[in-house]
Amino acid sequence: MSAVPISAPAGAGGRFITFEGGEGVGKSTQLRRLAERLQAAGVAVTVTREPGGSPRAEQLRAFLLSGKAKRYGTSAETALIAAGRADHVDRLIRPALKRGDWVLCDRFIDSTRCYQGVLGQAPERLIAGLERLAARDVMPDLTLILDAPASVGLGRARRRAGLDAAADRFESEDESFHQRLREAFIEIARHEPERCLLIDALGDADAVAARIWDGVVRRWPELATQTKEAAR
Ligand SMILES: Nc1ncnc2c1ncn2[C@@H]1O[C@H](COP(=O)(O)OP(=O)(O)O)[C@@H](O)[C@H]1O
Ligand SMILES: Cc1cn([C@H]2C[C@H](O)[C@@H](COP(=O)(O)OP(=O)(O)O)O2)c(=O)[nH]c1=O
Repeated sequence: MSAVPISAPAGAGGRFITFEGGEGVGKSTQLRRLAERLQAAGVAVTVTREPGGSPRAEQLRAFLLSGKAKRYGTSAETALIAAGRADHVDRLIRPALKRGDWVLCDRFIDSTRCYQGVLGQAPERLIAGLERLAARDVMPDLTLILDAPASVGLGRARRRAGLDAAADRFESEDESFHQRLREAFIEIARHEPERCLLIDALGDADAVAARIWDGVVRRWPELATQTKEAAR
């Protein structure tokens, strides 16, 4: 399969698409599906994730996901996420976009806005300032916000982890946290309709992938022709 970047305005490089939403809603699954579909259309794709994505940022990921970063307070945790993001953007995302790749990233700035900002109550100025510092000119062209009731994402995440319904990481008293998280993501989609697309994440993975592909092709109609040409 050839990996020729599809037409983009001269000098514009690739496209940057981020996947956002609550835990277990299907982001990683859908990111893989979209990557396959874009590759079938002859697009060069780089897939990545946050926290992490570059070797240095992956080291910070382990610390962040262990929960140890939280002990330093939400502001410090946010600063650490931003440090990882700056490295990820400089070493992986921006160079890939410059090559003309389409970069698909599992979580990015909106996760920080929701988890550390809305839920962690880190000051808005801190969130916004660190976002500009870390991402700079690299803002998503499109953000797919996968949306489903908290119980659905938690159920999927539990099954993925092989845990039963009473297992601890996703215990039921956390459900209000996940509900507020869902609302925070919906709010971002409402405020930034040019960048964000709210995707109904209910139904099987094929149905969700079809909704995402519809949205992506609406944004970049040339992909439809490109797919047909690549299949010939
Ligand atoms: N549409 C879907 N319906 C049912 N299960 C799904 C669906 N999409 C993903 N899954 C499963 O749910 C679990 C969580 O999906 P994943 O893509 O890892 O979510 P996330 O990246 O949002 O945490 C995985 O076991 C995955 O196979
Ligand atoms: C990118 C990012 C992630 N996170 C959190 C969200 C998730 O709980 C965790 C990433 O874990 P991960 O396992 O990648 O996510 P998921 O459960 O959706 O598959 O990090 C933040 O708190 N802030 C951020 O800026």
